[in-house]
Amino acid sequence: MEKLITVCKVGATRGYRTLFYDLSFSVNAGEILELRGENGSGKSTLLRILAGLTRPDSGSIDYSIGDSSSQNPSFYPVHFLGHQDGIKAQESVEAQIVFWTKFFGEDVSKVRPALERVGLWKRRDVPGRGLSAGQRRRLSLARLLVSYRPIWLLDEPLAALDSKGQDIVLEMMEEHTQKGGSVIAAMHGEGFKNARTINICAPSKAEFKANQLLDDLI
Ligand SMILES: Nc1ncnc2c1ncn2[C@@H]1O[C@H](COP(=O)(O)OP(=O)(O)OP(=O)(O)O)[C@@H](O)[C@H]1O
Repeated sequence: MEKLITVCKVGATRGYRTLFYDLSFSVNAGEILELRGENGSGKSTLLRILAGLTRPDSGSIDYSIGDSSSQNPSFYPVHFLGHQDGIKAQESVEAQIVFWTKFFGEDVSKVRPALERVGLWKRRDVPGRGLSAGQRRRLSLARLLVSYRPIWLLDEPLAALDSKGQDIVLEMMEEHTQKGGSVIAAMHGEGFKNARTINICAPSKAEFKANQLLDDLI
């Protein structure tokens, strides 16, 4: 099976805390991977590292497709949806998705189907400040639909959504994985069908020291 991402011995420290260390896994085409762990364990940090927004303190990440270091957004292999949705207060729903569509180098004909899919076409003239938390989430989700990226990095994608909104995400994820894409999602609560799970947790002191000694020897 085709590997889309290979994560090798990745570690992250924030302040004096090691969030995770020596984390290795790979994600195949068509696969959903859930990142689980308690609040503050480092799930969002790992997603941001995978998105190329911050560097790991150790280890490496290899994408087998696209070019994550490219300045050209059309070569970038991932979509990242974080907690902060990047929605502009003054701009209309439609203008914001038109912006992203052009930014990704896609045709604006993709805007209407994407907004219809997330249930926001009828609210296309509403400015960002007039959206509820769930509607803001739906607007962020529309970004996934206007440009194909094989890897979706989603931080709690079901948060703030009503049951209809959650169904839309589940359908989008199913279609995406059927096309050979993959999803890595930070999750609390009920998970996705057929997903693989990785628990993010800090190493014990003994584990950390043993790993460091091994690294020094190699
Ligand atoms: N820029 C930063 N500077 C210092 N500490 C940070 C920074 N970003 C995150 N942290 C700390 O890193 C830890 C992990 O944060 P992160 O947001 O990755 O956790 P999480 O597992 O996603 O949590 P949650 O389940 O609450 O969303 C937290 O203790 C947080 O305070």
